[in-house]
Amino acid sequence: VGGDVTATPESDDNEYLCPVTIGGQTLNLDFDSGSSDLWVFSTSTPSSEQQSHTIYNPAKSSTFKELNGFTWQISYGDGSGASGTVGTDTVTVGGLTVKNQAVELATAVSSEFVTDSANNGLLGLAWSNLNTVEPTQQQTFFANAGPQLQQNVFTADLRHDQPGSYDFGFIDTSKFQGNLNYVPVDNSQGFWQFTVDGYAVGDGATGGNSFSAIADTGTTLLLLDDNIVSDYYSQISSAQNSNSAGGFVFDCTEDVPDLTLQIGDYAAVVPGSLLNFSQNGDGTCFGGIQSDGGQGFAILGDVFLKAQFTVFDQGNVQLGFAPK
Ligand SMILES: N[C@H]1[C@H](O)[C@@H](Sc2ccccc2)[C@@H]2OC[C@H]1O2
Repeated sequence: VGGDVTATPESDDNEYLCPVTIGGQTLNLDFDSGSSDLWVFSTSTPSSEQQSHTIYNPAKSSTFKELNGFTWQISYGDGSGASGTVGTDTVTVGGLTVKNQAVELATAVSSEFVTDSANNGLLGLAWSNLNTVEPTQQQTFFANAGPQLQQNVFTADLRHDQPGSYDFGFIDTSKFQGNLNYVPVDNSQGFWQFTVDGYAVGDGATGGNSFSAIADTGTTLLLLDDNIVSDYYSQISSAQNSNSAGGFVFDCTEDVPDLTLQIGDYAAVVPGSLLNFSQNGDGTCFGGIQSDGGQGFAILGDVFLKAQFTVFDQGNVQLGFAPK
């Protein structure tokens, strides 16, 4: 048994949304390998915050069960957050069904979610030790699905400005070139965390110290250590760190170099075309590489994941990468 679901980019590839059916009701959710709560806008969300969102109504689901007294509260890396109550229901993603999946109903969401009308909640795909439900931590959809999967994996094939896909339970070899390159994962902090062994800017030599990184489908950009960020932008003459833009920008006419991350024997190339992320509207462009804020590990978000086919291997606690 497996599942294949389309991942559709919002404008500027800011996030990727996938249809999820909960108790017979379908909502578009943001699949997030950087967190472990499945939460939705619902009839419990204040009407002032519901705005034009699609909401889940547990009263209309014949399979919904309240987990009485259970609560959740989550804060995300970008400062956003949400909280609420908990129940269980039957959840289907791309034909793969999990019964009695914890579904977290938002009774409060931060402004970032209120104004993001296409995003009706998150489906967490990190490790279940990050789940925030109290008094009893809940399992992710992927953890619950694991035993019924042919292979205990999910794969991400995100694309620039066009639909991609997440597959659960199988590896579609038509979606990548060559062989998969596997790297061990340290899941002790609940993330898909691994070691990057060096980097290269453009066709420069590979160097730098090894560093820790997480694969995060819910982060838009490629967030790296400040030293690497400075090294990269030193190759773009007009680059500057703009407070008003919120990060490094450069003239849109510039030739933007590739970035290669050395992961074991695998040279993961992120093409310059993906590193010229978006237009600011004043002739400058916003870079796909930005600072990780010094939090001790790099965040390889969608800008990186668009350039790779990625296998999140829950069974062997490893990540696999291949070019597309
Ligand atoms: N793992 C990521 C998560 O999915 C998003 S939550 C989110 C917030 C607003 C809009 C859309 C999604 C947030 O940014 C980085 C990190 O936290």
